[in-house]
Amino acid sequence: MTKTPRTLKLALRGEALLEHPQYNKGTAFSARERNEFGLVGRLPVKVNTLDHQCERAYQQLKTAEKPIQQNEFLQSVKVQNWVLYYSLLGRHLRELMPIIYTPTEAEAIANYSRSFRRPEGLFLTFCNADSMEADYLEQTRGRTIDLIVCSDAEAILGIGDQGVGGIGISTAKSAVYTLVAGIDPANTLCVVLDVGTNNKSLLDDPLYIGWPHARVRGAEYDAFVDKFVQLVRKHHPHSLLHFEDFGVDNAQRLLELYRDKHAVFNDDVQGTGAVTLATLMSAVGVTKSKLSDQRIIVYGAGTAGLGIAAQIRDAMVVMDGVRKEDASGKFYMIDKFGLLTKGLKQAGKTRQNFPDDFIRTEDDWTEGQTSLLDVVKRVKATVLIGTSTHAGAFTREVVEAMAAHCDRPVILPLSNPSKLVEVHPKDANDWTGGKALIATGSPFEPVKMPNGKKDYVIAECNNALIYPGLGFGCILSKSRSLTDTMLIAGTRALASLSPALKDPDDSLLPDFGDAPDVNFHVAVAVAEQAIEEGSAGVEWGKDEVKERARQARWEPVYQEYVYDVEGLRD
Ligand SMILES: NC(=O)c1ccc[n+]([C@@H]2O[C@H](COP(=O)([O-])OP(=O)(O)OC[C@H]3O[C@@H](n4cnc5c(N)ncnc54)[C@H](O)[C@@H]3O)[C@@H](O)[C@H]2O)c1
Ligand SMILES: O=C(O)C[C@H](O)C(=O)O
Ligand SMILES: [Mn+2]
Repeated sequence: MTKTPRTLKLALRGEALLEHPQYNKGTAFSARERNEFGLVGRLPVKVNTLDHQCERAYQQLKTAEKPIQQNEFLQSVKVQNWVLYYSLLGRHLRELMPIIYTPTEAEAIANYSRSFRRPEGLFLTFCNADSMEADYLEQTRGRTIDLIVCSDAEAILGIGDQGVGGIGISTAKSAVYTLVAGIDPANTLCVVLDVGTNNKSLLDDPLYIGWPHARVRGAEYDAFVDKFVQLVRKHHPHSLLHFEDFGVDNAQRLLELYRDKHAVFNDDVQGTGAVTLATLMSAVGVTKSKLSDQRIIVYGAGTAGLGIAAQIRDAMVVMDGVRKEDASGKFYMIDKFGLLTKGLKQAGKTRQNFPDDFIRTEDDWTEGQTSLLDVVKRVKATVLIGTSTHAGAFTREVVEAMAAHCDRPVILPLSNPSKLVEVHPKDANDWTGGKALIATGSPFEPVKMPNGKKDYVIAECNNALIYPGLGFGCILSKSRSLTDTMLIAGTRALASLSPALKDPDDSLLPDFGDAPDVNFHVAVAVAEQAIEEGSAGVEWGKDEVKERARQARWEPVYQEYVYDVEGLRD
């Protein structure tokens, strides 16, 4: 898939060129380029290849012991030289994804104000709302923008409100788009909407660099978000707008508000729903059952939990032909006060906007008997999904109860980062004698199986295995919206690549090391569906999708530069 490097006309010279991560090549500038761009005396004499540069950077990386130190090192490479950064990561994808993304990025975000060195991305702050358009244009003028990743940082992974540090989730998600789907980093914009924070330790920290103010809520918040979305629509009407880690009261609401007006994607709702559906499709392939045969407990009925339930429910309707009400009846949603029942709702202990579809209506759920263990035992659940941030919630008793009535219980502790996992996969495996089909949200090592069977590879059911492909498919086909049918097409493509389809003892999902190939398939499926259903905004047909996708992928290779005063300037 490698493309021939192009020659680029550049007007940047000397220091400005070395300081520009998009164009900087460091020691890889050729002798001719050094002459032409005023770099001869600015660099040591030896010209390196990208291979040599990657080798040097990898060795430097390995001198850092802790993942967070490696994360900081890689961030410094990123702000110096994009080609080196993405090339290095691509060569060690499996090893380095957990360093630049979940779980290590959570630590980097929590420490953002203390470890701050150099800004990356667009900071739109409530107190500067008046200059929002000017600030937006300052960073985007003259650029092609295909993708905008934005967070208001209220619910960063499972670690809650992180204020301005939330820029780190936008930049990490966008780096994964580039690494895995080949979205050109020059065509992406990473945004944090800094509307204050309710995180007391940040507010109390004199080194906190975000807006030191309580979170803005209500009409003022809505107006601020709307101002931003309208800017996106006005200046980049064909971009994909990716929402990440918004709070539970806003995530679904904003998605519904804007999805008919622009290509909007909420990763925690839709990306998580899609990857979890693919995992479950793979699991029911192993157990030779149907989605609609399952009785599913979702523990943690927030943004992700509800997104997952809705996605799987809709798939039951489409794939198994069951009625929507019957499919909804397969779910048991549990939150802090226990199972979500009519009684709980009447007592005002469910979220106000929680949909009735997933509230149990049976009369005989008595208070005090709706804990996770009670529900597992009573309904004989076959699938247990964790999106609660409640570490260790799937106790031995719960896991054993799952295995007591079910030959191959599906256990998906999806909370991130690793320390918040509802059950360690090794325990889930041991406590069920190797019967459980397991996937987690963060990466874990394979687990030992009884009777000398080969180790069981724990699938990483993280939305990063699918969102880059969903987004790329949408961008490639210039779709005006990312429709449910496009999401389903991408999900089917992922599910079809499950290793467990060929070998039931293998992992439920492809390995993250294969994420680029996997996401290519996902993107192609999404774009084909967009064209077929008329959502696409391109002139070409389905038969061209694969080749167009290949051509559109950005790859980390150096281009040759020639100096031209009329050429690209910063
Ligand atoms: N694997 C993935 O791809 C993926 C994707 C999105 C979110 N997540 C993870 O899922 C978790 C939740 O994320 P979210 O965005 O849905 O957050 P959220 O705040 O919207 O939802 C969490 C829900 O869990 C409930 N909860 C908290 N403590 C509980 C307890 N002790 N018992 C029962 N319920 C409890 C909360 O009341 C809330 O409704 C996070 O850890 C996040 O990292 C994983
Ligand atoms: O960021 C991740 O690793 C997945 C997900 O979007 C989350 O919020 O946990
Ligand atoms: Mn998220």
